[in-house]
Amino acid sequence: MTYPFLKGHGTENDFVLLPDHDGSIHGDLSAERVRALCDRRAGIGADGVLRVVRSENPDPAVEWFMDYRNSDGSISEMCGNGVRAFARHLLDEGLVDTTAPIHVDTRAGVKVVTQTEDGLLTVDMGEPKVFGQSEISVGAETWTALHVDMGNPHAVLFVDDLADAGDLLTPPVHDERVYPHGVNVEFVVEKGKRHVGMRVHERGSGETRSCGTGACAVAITAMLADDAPRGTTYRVDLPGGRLDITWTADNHILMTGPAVVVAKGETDL
Ligand SMILES: N[C@H](CCC[C@H](N)C(=O)O)C(=O)O
Repeated sequence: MTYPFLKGHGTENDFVLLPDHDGSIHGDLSAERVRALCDRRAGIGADGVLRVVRSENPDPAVEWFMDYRNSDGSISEMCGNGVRAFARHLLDEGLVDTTAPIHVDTRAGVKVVTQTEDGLLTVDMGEPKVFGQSEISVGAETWTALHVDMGNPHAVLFVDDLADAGDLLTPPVHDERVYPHGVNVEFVVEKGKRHVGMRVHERGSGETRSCGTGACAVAITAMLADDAPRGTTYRVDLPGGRLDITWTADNHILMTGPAVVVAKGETDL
């Protein structure tokens, strides 16, 4: 039996989208099916899966739930690039009012998405949580990283050169007392005033070309290091593109960037 899928990405963090509005197609999506869909040789290939399900949220403005899975089949609370790709799909398919903000329900709460005049999407990522520091190691190198939570966990550290992170073919070593459920690790370099570059090793997906929640965690860390005033916007360059992050006076993080759906089809994976 085949079922519909779409392929989309936000700054080359790519996803298989699975329309499953009433939950009758995939039900409790298995980790095995997610791995098969995300396999870049035997499957469609992606960093993760976004299942598109009607939300049970009592707020009538919140119509859709983004069921995000990492490519290894694990579940994560939140996916920033994924929310933009998800909203782009809803807009493309006429599943939401194209003139109003889009409320996407996630495991980390409702995220509100608005369209910019130049065709980008801005996501209100909510309020970040900033904790302490811990050590992250790659091979013989060890750095001190800041713990930032965007609904999912991040460890952010500065390097002189992004190549210092090595090949990132294996997960950086983290302190399991700090991150008992694993962690997304971001490596950051300064590129100019309010301008940084980053690489990321994602929990459950490995190194990806981009990470929206990671870019938010990176911008927050840089803003704190610079003692930047609230309302400041930082540019974050990722291997897959650019995201602009603003920390508002009322402690919300806004992330702005592109999102596209590049293909649709049927699969029996
Ligand atoms: N790529 C996603 C992050 C996925 C986070 C996931 N790897 C986790 O286990 O938290 C983003 O754009 O925010």
